[in-house]
Amino acid sequence: MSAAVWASGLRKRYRKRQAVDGVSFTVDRGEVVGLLGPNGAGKTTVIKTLLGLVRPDAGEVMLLGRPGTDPRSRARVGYLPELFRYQPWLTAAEVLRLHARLAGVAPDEECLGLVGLADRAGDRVGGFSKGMQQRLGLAVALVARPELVVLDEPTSALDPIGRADVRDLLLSLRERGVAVLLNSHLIGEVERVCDRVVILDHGQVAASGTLTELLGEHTVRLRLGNVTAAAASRIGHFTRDGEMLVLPAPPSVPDLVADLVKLGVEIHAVEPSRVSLEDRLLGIIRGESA
Ligand SMILES: Nc1ncnc2c1ncn2[C@@H]1O[C@H](COP(=O)(O)OP(=O)(O)OP(=O)(O)O)[C@@H](O)[C@H]1O
Repeated sequence: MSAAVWASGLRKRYRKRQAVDGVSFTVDRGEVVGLLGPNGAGKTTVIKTLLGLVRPDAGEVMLLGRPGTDPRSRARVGYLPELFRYQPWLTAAEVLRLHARLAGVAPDEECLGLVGLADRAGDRVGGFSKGMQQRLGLAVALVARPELVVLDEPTSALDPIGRADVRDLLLSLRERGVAVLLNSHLIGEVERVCDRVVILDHGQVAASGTLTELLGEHTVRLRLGNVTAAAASRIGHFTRDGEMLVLPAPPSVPDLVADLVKLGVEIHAVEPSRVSLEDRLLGIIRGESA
């Protein structure tokens, strides 16, 4: 089956600013892909280009096996914009019916339940809190049973329970084979739900891959006492995190510990760990090598 998103060589310039500078990536069916990067990296511009809301200067987009400009592919895409406002005089159910009608489908009645708004269906949107509006935005993105869902900052206004609900929702979409492209600054969230991430910086793809590919470097954290010069040289290169020494995982942790004990070092703690996505992202943005 064709990829849900296939984007190649996207470029977009606003006057003097090159917002997107040769971006290529794919999202496969049933895959949750996170789009990460600092403010102004070009994430929203890329998303809008995919959806035909911004005309690229160069590049090509295929959605669900058809050119991105084809209305038949767009009808199968759900979108939650970063900034949106629904008609405040409509009720939540009316907003959904309107969007289903625009998409030419019968509304998915379960949508409001999926986002925890079932009991507010008859309330006017004008009286909704920000988080409730964002939940409604998610329901609108899902109302036409899309095969690809593009979510621009879907949880920025949500409380922790709302975020956990969205996580479950994304996982259930993936189970149904729906592809998701997610732009979020909440890195912990991306790390929990995404199969793959694409990191943008200055309009370019700075890194992309599965979490294992990006975070593959395992480290060991040691809390030690009585570290002699000989022990320090056995440990090799390390950084400090409070009282912990952090070093690249050696080929054999037991051998390292045995050697340190022989050298008279007191071992208080040995913890295997992996670089967090947040640290990796910061490293990439600051131009540190992997
Ligand atoms: N309509 C526009 N007119 C002029 N410049 C724009 C426009 N839209 C975006 N830009 C510029 O393009 C660059 C990329 O913006 P974009 O909104 O895509 O970034 P982003 O990664 O989504 O940022 P954020 O995380 O802050 O939402 C920025 O420098 C921005 O100022």
